[in-house]
Amino acid sequence: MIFGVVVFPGSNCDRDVAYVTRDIMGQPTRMIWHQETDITEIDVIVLPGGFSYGDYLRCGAIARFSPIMQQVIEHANQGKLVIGICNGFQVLTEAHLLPGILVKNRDTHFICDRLPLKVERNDLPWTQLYAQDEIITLPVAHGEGQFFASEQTLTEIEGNNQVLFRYVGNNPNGSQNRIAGICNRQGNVLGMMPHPERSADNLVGGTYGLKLFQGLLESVTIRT
Ligand SMILES: NC(=O)CC[C@H](N)C(=O)O
Repeated sequence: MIFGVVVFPGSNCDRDVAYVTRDIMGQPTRMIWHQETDITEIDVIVLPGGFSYGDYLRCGAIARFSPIMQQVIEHANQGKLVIGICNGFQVLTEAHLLPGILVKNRDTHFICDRLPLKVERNDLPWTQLYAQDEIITLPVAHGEGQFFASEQTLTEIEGNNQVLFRYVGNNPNGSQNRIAGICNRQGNVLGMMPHPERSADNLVGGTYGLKLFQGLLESVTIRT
């Protein structure tokens, strides 16, 4: 399985992802500069965390116009796998590959923590190695991670079971319905604020996140 990690100016979790997919899992991994336009060999596209374009305007709002995003949209429309982590999630909502938006945290300050999450469904490649309703702990680090959607969109998201991860206990950023990660209707595009790539090595505090990447090895594409 070939992973492609998109690098925008200001990305800072790109090498963390490659450490997991290439060094820990032994899978071919290509770093993709955001101006590239040929990514046909890639199976899983990862939009990593960070501060693309310095978070100017809104997080992810400028990265959304990078040349690579046209390929990311085509890849997603073909039913292939795309994951956006933290800033990557913000880019995916700005690109309208996922519904809703991420706005400033309820308490306005940057949050850096390890938080419990509930796995809401495990019938997708992303979560198939977790148990249904499993409580896992992942690192979070963001300033604009409050998920917001219109009432109608929120009803659709919940009705289609698009929530994959929900904060349990304390709601760290004020996200509606405690949403921490959602997928598109087809399930092939995932966006999440917590960082699974920072939870893949016991040396840095746990391996809950590794299971998400390992689950992908068992299914390259899902049908739409
Ligand atoms: N870790 C990240 O990807 C941070 C995302 C974004 N820059 C924010 O602060 O919300």
